[in-house]
Amino acid sequence: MNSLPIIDISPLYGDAPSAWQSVANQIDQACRQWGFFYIKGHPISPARITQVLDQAQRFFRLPVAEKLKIDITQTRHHRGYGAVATEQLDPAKPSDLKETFDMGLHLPADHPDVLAHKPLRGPNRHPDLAGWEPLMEQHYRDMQALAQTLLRAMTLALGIERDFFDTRFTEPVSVLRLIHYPPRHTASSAEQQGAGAHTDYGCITLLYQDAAGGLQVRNVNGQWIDAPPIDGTFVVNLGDMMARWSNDRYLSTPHRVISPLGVDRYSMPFFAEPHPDTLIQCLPGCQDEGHPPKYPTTTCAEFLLSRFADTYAYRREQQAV
Ligand SMILES: O=C(O)CCC(=O)C(=O)O
Ligand SMILES: [Fe+2]
Repeated sequence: MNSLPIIDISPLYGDAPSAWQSVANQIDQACRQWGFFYIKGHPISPARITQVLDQAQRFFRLPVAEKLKIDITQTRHHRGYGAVATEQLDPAKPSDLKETFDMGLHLPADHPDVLAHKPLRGPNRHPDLAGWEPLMEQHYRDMQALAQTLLRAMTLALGIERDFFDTRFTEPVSVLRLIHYPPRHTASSAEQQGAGAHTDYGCITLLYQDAAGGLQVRNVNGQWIDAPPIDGTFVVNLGDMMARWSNDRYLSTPHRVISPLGVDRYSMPFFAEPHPDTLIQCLPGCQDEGHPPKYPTTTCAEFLLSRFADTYAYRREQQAV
């Protein structure tokens, strides 16, 4: 139980059903044992990753005042720049030593959900950098498609229709996040949390991490093990909504990021979350007499908002108004 599985998902892009089944089995096994795995053989090109990473570095190097022009704390729909210490993932530790950029599905001002002031709905807020907006919007769509391919493979083992997730991921509230972790400078501050220990909130997360390292995953014995960067892969993990959907058959596993020593770290998680009104309730195949549903039914939006309120002080303040 000391290293995460690496799964080649390229057969999901061919049409041999038996190869599809074999990938689905590997994913199922990893979701039950770990809730974490690496994927290789995915269609996101190295050139794309380099372009997005270059833009991320350009953005985070801007003066703070410039970045704060798209301050996430001034929105109600979770878009834009989060300065260092805006988020506190582990309530037992200081706020996270990281800065972030978040974007979602761009909805124009005349979209019915925006007119109705639905939470998490609205336009993206991009920085004014040449080439940024079309690149990030395209990358968001491609990451969404990759997430849905993995979810489709997961339906085989979960005993649900092949299009179960596709029908629920119309106009999703998925988030593409860029993260910069500033370095710590002494080994003695080894417990400095770039991202405090947490489980992810949503369905499935696909994470690109650069070469700096620092991501750790808690195994079933409670030990923190390294999830080192591996070229050409994404780290995939399940979030709490998937644990609830599957009645904990699939694990939502705690993880954290130790701040890099002397170097900057950049990462880009894509959090795949369904349409905000989606009911998150125990799947029929994940319950029986001995295993009744453990969690009450909730909706995607309700659940996400409660988790945001746990980790963002500004969100609690907004709700108090
Ligand atoms: O940056 C990383 O490697 C992980 C970030 C993470 O776990 C998160 O943002 O939920
Ligand atoms: Fe996470």
